[in-house]
Amino acid sequence: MAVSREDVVKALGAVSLPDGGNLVSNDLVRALTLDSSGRVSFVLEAPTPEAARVMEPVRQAAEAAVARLDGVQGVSVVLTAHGPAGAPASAPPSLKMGRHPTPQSSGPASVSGIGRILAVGSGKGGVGKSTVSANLAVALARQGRKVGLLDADIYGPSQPRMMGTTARPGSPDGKKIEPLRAHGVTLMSMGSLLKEAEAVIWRGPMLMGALQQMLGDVNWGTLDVLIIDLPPGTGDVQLTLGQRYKLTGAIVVSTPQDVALIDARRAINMFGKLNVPVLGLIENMSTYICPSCGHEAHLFGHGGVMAEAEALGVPFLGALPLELETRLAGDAGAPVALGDGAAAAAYADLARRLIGGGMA
Ligand SMILES: Nc1ncnc2c1ncn2[C@@H]1O[C@H](COP(=O)(O)OP(=O)(O)OP(=O)(O)O)[C@@H](O)[C@H]1O
Repeated sequence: MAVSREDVVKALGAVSLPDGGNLVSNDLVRALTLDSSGRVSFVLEAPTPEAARVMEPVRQAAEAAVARLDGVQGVSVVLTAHGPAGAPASAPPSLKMGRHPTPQSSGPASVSGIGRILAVGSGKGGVGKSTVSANLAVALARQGRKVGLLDADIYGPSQPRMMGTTARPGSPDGKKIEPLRAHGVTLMSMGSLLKEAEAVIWRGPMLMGALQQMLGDVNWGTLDVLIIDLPPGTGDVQLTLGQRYKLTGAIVVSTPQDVALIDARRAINMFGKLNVPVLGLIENMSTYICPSCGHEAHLFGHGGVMAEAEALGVPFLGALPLELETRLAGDAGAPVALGDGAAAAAYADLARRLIGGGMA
């Protein structure tokens, strides 16, 4: 029989700590993953480096307790500690990810130093939400705004590739995470601190903790606007963000096909329920102009997003062409908005409208 997460947590709850309590009651277990072949891995996070030094017997007891469970084929337990002491100066802050959320006194909060937060969402995956986020960030930076870009798409982080920076963020003081810089934009990707396998089991409370860290523990500096590239759909990240943080607004990206529009409508409803103003809809992959003959084609239909925006009573922010240059620029890590072609002009126009409206 396959082992369940609950079985593992129960077994860890039976592992006592020298000072009383157990691994679960004292909240020391992080990043618990179970794979389909019965391999279990997790991190034990001691409160201090000193505590970690005397916890090796506890780590062994945890490993043995889980190994005894029916269906477990292997166990890997890593012991780590909060805080900077003993860590090398540029240690990556990965294991701090997974911190549990701290309670919030009341209502959605602003983030100190960050003037506005714009969430870029989509109902459906693959419609170009990350492409729009990266290009809009670059276009706003080109117009002199101080821009941050947070890749919160933990299931498919693409900003490091699109922005051309794969460096791992560091934490010289072990407290604040130093973001990356690319094309005039301050950049941080939640996914770059998570192993892919971990991301899929992250649920509400863990995501909430991770988001809190991304907004509170990253050294963003002073920003006019932070753009958040959301995962597709209407899941935990969107809910957490909308409930806990004051968002200036959300931009929803869709392609013109009906299937994408149905999902976009869902995303708009969700933002409405969260009281996040929907600043508008963007039609991506709108028209395709053949570079050889100039013929204009509408591969995914045309005009559907504008009609949908009208029907829903939200602004239509513009149509972006489907073009090879956009895809190649994204893959090459130099967003098309850095150039001076048609797409760059469309992004510049969008950036101008947002700045003009006080949204960015
Ligand atoms: N206007 C466009 N023209 C050509 N290619 C595009 C355009 N917009 C996006 N793409 C390409 O489509 C692919 C998917 O885009 P992107 O990753 O931005 O979508 P997404 O909605 O963020 O996807 P996911 O939900 O999977 O993260 C990428 O290869 C990107 O380069």
